[in-house]
Amino acid sequence: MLAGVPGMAEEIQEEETLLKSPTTSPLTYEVKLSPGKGLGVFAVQHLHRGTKIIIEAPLVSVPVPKMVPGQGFRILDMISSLETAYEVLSPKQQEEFLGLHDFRFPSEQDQNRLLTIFRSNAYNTGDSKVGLFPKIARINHSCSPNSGNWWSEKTDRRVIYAARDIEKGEEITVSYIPLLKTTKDRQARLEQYGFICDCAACQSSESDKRRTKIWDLLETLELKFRSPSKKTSTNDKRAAKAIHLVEMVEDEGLTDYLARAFHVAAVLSQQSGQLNAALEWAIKELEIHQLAEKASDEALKTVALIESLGGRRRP
Ligand SMILES: C[S@@+](CC[C@H](N)C(=O)[O-])C[C@H]1O[C@@H](n2cnc3c(N)ncnc32)[C@H](O)[C@@H]1O
Repeated sequence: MLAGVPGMAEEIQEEETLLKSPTTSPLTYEVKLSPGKGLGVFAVQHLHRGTKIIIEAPLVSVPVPKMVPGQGFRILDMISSLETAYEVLSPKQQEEFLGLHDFRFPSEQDQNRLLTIFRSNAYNTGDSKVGLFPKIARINHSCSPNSGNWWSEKTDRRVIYAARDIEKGEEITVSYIPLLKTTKDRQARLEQYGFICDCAACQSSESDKRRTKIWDLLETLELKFRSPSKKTSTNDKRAAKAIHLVEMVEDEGLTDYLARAFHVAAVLSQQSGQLNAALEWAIKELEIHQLAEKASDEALKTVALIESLGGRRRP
């Protein structure tokens, strides 16, 4: 599929080289104090949507421990693998590790420091591992983040990219948690980081209602993928609801969920026989995936959808 598109293999190769490069240039960000949040990461110039802000390999990466039924995994089970990973770091890298933010609950004053630092800063590194990225770890959370946060399986790098245009001087934010929850539920998830989020979404009951509606609609419409109705009118209604879903996600500024909403609109438009509309939605979905990585599995699946709809789109 890739070989057939002139120039595409080179573009993908170029991006892989960029993702593997140790720094991002030209300089896009600086680290400085963010009032009430400790350090934060700020744009030093206007960043266009899609700009790769930080590309980073993990300093350490350890396996996720076995799941405990009803509890997920227990962070305490990571102590020995963390200590082993820490010991093989150079003194400079150890210093980098220990310099990261360390949130601990009052009851944890004697807790192993590697563990509490890790819990305060870690991101996943694939499906079965979790890691520390010292540069990315300086990025603070928002429930309406301006940046996307992507693990590239192909290059073993985490990529932070502008999910919308970001003004010079604006703080770069990502989300630490799933965002289609009410403020109360989000705050509960953020407890492990020791702060109460006061972003605009956390101040708005309208936002809570909309996020709950978006979640319900997403779940309901995705369930329809496997069972298109025999009635045209039902399929048409579902396609109309999908467009409403996209509008709500856009109004809420939830860039993390745009690709998913566009995908729902593409599939349900296809099921209602609106192939041109389906193609347009699928192209929008591809554009979002490609902000993170041109030839990610998600992007390639969407290229296949576009082709099945009779479109031609470069992966
Ligand atoms: C991964 S670190 C982020 C960088 C951190 N501010 C620092 O100084 O290194 C996570 C910590 O940053 C702070 N933080 C992140 N987002 C915040 C927010 N929206 N409001 C207040 N504090 C926040 C909390 O202390 C949290 O435990």
